[in-house]
Amino acid sequence: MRYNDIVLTVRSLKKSFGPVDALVEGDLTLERGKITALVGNNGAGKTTLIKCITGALRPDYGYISLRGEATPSLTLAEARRRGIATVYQDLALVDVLDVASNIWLGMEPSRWGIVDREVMRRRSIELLKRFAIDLPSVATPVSDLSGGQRQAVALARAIAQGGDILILDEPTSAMGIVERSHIVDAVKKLRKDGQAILYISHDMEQVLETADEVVIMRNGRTIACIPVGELDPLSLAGWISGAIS
Ligand SMILES: Nc1ncnc2c1ncn2[C@@H]1O[C@H](COP(=O)(O)OP(=O)(O)OP(=O)(O)O)[C@@H](O)[C@H]1O
Repeated sequence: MRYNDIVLTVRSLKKSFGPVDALVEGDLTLERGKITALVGNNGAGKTTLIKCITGALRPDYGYISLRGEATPSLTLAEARRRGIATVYQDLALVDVLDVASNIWLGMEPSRWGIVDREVMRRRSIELLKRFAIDLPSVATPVSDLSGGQRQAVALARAIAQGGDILILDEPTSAMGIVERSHIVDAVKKLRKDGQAILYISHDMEQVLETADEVVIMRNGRTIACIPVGELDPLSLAGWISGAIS
């Protein structure tokens, strides 16, 4: 690992919700050009950890640094400004708007103060084409899309933000096999472009096929970070269940 490749360092993060210790000990390092999968049973603390990293939640304790600089009070806006793009499980799309408007939400290209819909349409088509993301038309309202297509729009929006850290909470959970393989290819392309990618997944086959390393969470703790070459389906299941520790 080269020091300059490290874009995010997280140490000893803790977060409780009243009596529930959702995150007891969160440690993580993300590097440029690397895909890190975050895995663990339901309730292991994965979403809480990424919400602390993206400024959606304020940790009770711990240290986060971005490109070597400590960031003690990260907010959503600050995280985004500093290059963290996130796709949450709820996707946060605006149903009544079309695909292009959702991709560029809050970043709409404008001319003389008016949204330039033609530029927005063209840039959307270019972006979807570059990442081989398959959608019916950028003029389709997202309310008319399938669950998997909506996930694809949310990913396109995260890419459009142009950061160098991409965080995805179960990005393909609603997708069929073909859509899923397109998204996997898009994520691999982003890795090639030098992005640091962290994604939560319950799809172990996909994790083993896509990730460079796997961070295992159990009971609110990140208990191991293992290069994918050292894992197989059985050992990965063992790490998650606690049969291996
Ligand atoms: N806002 C909240 N209020 C109270 N408890 C919460 C809250 N958010 C999460 N928790 C609890 O914290 C624990 C960790 O939840 P979290 O969503 O981080 O787990 P997860 O690993 O992402 O699970 P899943 O795979 O099911 O999405 C769970 O016990 C959950 O019920």
